[in-house]
Amino acid sequence: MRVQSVLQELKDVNYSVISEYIIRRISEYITESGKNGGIIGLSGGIDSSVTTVLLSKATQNYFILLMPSSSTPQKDMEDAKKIINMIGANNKYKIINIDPILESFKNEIKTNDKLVLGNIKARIRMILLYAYAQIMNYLVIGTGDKSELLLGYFTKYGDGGVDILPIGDLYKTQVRELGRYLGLPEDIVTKPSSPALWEGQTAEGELGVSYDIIDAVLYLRVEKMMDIESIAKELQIDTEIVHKIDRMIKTSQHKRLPPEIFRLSGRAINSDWRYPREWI
Ligand SMILES: Nc1ncnc2c1ncn2[C@@H]1O[C@H](COP(=O)(O)OP(=O)(O)OC[C@H]2O[C@@H]([n+]3cccc(C(=O)O)c3)[C@H](O)[C@@H]2O)[C@@H](O)[C@H]1O
Ligand SMILES: Nc1ncnc2c1ncn2[C@@H]1O[C@H](COP(=O)(O)OP(=O)(O)OP(=O)(O)O)[C@@H](O)[C@H]1O
Ligand SMILES: [Mg+2]
Repeated sequence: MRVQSVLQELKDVNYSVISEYIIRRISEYITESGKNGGIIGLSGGIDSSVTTVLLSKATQNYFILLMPSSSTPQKDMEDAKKIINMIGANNKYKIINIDPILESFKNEIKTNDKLVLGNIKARIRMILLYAYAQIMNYLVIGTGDKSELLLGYFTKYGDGGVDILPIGDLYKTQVRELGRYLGLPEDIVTKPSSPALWEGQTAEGELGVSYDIIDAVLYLRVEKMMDIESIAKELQIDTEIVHKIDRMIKTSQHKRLPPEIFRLSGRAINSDWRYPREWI
């Protein structure tokens, strides 16, 4: 059970310190940005449930959007409501069914490709969050975790289009533990991760690897900087699985960076450029 012992190492962090830190940083970031609070999309999955609870502890000024579509399981809506009850947010949320919006896109984009339509759903949610953020003078609080960010397992400018990523440095395994620490219902903590972009979609089904293996591989590759062969040996898994995960990290780099600017001058405004200190 090498995978389990690596995961144990990964889980073994101080969730009290981590949650206090994230709560403080959300609060500071909102203040420093000159905004009044944060808006978040709550699906009833572990990532948005944990982030919503942390947001509610960081500020009184938050608002939650539930944006179901025909592929949203009823259980997810019920779980989202459980979180809303748990944090006492009964007057701080709104339900928007995104199916009619999707239909209007379908009139223009004639396809039945579930990935294309699923990514449109994620981008519709992003547009709604930004509209409400601007109306309320709030920031859009992202829910991506480190596993998804490394794999590129998110829609570019969809659920990836956010202002801050409070749990972005925690692996999915750690987010579940943090959820447990925060007192989330156990069925939300252990629920299989799913984008629910189409009926029956699960993250593990689409990725073809379990999150236990994904997190163990990511941890050894990214934190421990181990080579592919050694990881396969250490975890007693097929080398091809490690290669696959490694390829996902590599090919999704573009999703984690601002768009490349082709450099024509010494001062291209790329990701290294900063507002000059001498101007401050
Ligand atoms: N090298 C490169 N440099 C710059 N841009 C590049 C590029 N390669 C592709 N691109 C662009 O990126 C696009 C592909 O990216 P994207 O549109 O995101 O699409 P894609 O990565 O194909 O799909 C999104 C994936 O994330 C999953 N997802 C989505 C939403 C939520 C969750 C979740 O966990 O909740 C998961 C979803 O199930 C699917 O597997 C291409 O169409 C192209 O425009
Ligand atoms: N039905 C929905 N209503 C509101 N927001 C949604 C909905 N579906 C997805 N989102 C937003 O998109 C994000 C990405 O979805 P994702 O499935 O990765 O997260 P999750 O459901 O919170 O956790 P998990 O990855 O374990 O399923 C969500 O965290 C949430 O912010
Ligand atoms: Mg989900």
